Amino acid sequence: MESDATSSALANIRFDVLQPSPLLIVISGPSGVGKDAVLNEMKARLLPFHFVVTTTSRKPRPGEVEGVDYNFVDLADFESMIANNELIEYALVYQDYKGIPRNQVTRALQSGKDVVMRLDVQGARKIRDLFPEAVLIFLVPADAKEWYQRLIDRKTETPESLKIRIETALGELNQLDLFDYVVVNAHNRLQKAVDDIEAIIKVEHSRTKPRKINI
Ligand SMILES: Nc1nc2c(ncn2[C@@H]2O[C@H](COP(=O)(O)OP(=O)(O)O)[C@@H](O)[C@H]2O)c(=O)[nH]1
Ligand SMILES: Nc1ncnc2c1ncn2[C@@H]1O[C@H](COP(=O)(O)OP(=O)(O)O)[C@@H](O)[C@H]1O
Repeated sequence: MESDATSSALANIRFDVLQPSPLLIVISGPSGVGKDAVLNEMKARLLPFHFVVTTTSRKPRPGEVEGVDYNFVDLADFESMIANNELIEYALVYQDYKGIPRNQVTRALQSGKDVVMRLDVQGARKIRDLFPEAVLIFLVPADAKEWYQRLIDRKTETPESLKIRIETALGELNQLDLFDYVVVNAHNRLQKAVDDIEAIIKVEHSRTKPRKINI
């Protein structure tokens, strides 16, 4: 049984120093690298994150689900969302509008959940400007050949849209310094890529200077 002096000293020692706050996590990278596949695997693992469903004027691809992959709207509706300042960020991505609904992200962060969004590199740059404390992760394939094959095998691109995506990727790779982490999503190694992302998020919650997102 400790003495009174010891117990009063112990009463002043507070080890509850870890004050994690919800992270804003951006997963970015060139078209076809596996951002959607990574997010789907994270969802399949029932990780306690809010996955932002962004809004697009692009037409749904076969298999894409409204409210899951995107909120699909027509161009006029997207333009009124811009006019009504409903989007934290928006961009013309491969000739289609894409944007992040402000209220969805605000609500998610206020709920205390880590918020995950997948954006193209220009979107990641805007999030960096708006929220310097966001965690930006750049996904890469093992090599260009594997990446090109993945885009082809996905069967979602016309020759023109494929050309746009390849031209865009070069410029995106030159912006790597914008990101905090690079994760390799190698052929048939999706599980490892998601393990790496989980590890990054875990470590980010152990920082002595937590990343505070002011939204
Ligand atoms: N800037 C920005 N990019 C977005 C948003 N939503 C999705 N994206 C990105 O837009 C790009 C185009 O997406 P998509 O049309 O599905 O083509 P994919 O990348 O070839 O699958 C992808 O890099 C997405 O991560 C958004 O709200 N803002
Ligand atoms: N690690 C991987 N190994 C093999 N194929 C993959 C891997 N990750 C993703 N893919 C496939 O590559 C294609 C592009 O992935 P997708 O998630 O659509 O990329 P993005 O969302 O970055 O455009 C899809 O057909 C997907 O199933």
